[in-house]
Amino acid sequence: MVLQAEEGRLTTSPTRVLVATAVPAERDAVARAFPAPAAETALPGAALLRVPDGGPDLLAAGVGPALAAASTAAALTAAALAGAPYGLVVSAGIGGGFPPHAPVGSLVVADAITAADLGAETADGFLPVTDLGFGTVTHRPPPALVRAAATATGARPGTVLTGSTVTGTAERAALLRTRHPDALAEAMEGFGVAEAAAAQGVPVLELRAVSNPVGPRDRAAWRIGEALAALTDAFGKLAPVLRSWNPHER
Ligand SMILES: O=C(O)c1cccc(C(=O)CC[C@H]2O[C@@H](n3cnc4c(=O)[nH]cnc43)[C@H](O)[C@@H]2O)c1
Repeated sequence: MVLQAEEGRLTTSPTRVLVATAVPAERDAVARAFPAPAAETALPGAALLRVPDGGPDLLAAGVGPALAAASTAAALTAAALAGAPYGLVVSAGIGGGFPPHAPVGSLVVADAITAADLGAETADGFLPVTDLGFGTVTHRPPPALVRAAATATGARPGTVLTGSTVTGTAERAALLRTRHPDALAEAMEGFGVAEAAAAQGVPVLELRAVSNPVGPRDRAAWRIGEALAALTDAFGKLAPVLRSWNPHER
């Protein structure tokens, strides 16, 4: 919710929210949480579904951090140039959950969005880019919004890792948890979406519905339908939180 002056009066308007999923199936799962049908709008470099009545704009931003960042940046820039900037970006979709902390079908909301593989491998182990003197490896969503999202949806708050490679072995899963003891989930876009949002000073949230355990590759164990249903349910509960969220409450 944003306070604005209109003809000498102070009025409030809902924060404009952009939800960035990886693929159309995730975007459509979010859209199903809203009663009114969303309408498609083409932008340079991105296509949006607009949920009417102050609902969010939905973007299928692509798989992986690079394409997700590029598409999110295009949508943010288009909105800013049109004079209607977004006040919040939500990275959302399915993800891997670290067992036993985030079981299949459960939800995770990121209190930290961390790039798991952005750095350098050395003889003494992995060094994040920050240790090399560059950039950032973690974005932190507004804590009050994380708490409100967790309360409304039942999502567990914790670190969500972003990687360009899906973990496929127990060894890699254990290594990631050793490096990131608060990690609950892994996905491929959150950090890219967060980098695009941070570049324009827009806060970010990440919500994942767990479709598979992080660990040995086992495609038969994926529960994509269950995770997409959990995503729809979560956005039904999250919508009023987003509508009433005050960006100054950090
Ligand atoms: O082929 C495989 O074994 C495999 C296992 C898990 C996920 C994939 C994907 O290609 C999914 C990519 C897509 O879904 C998100 N996602 C879902 N589960 C995970 C995961 O365990 N680790 C990372 N990403 C995951 C991801 O954000 C992508 O959008 C293939």
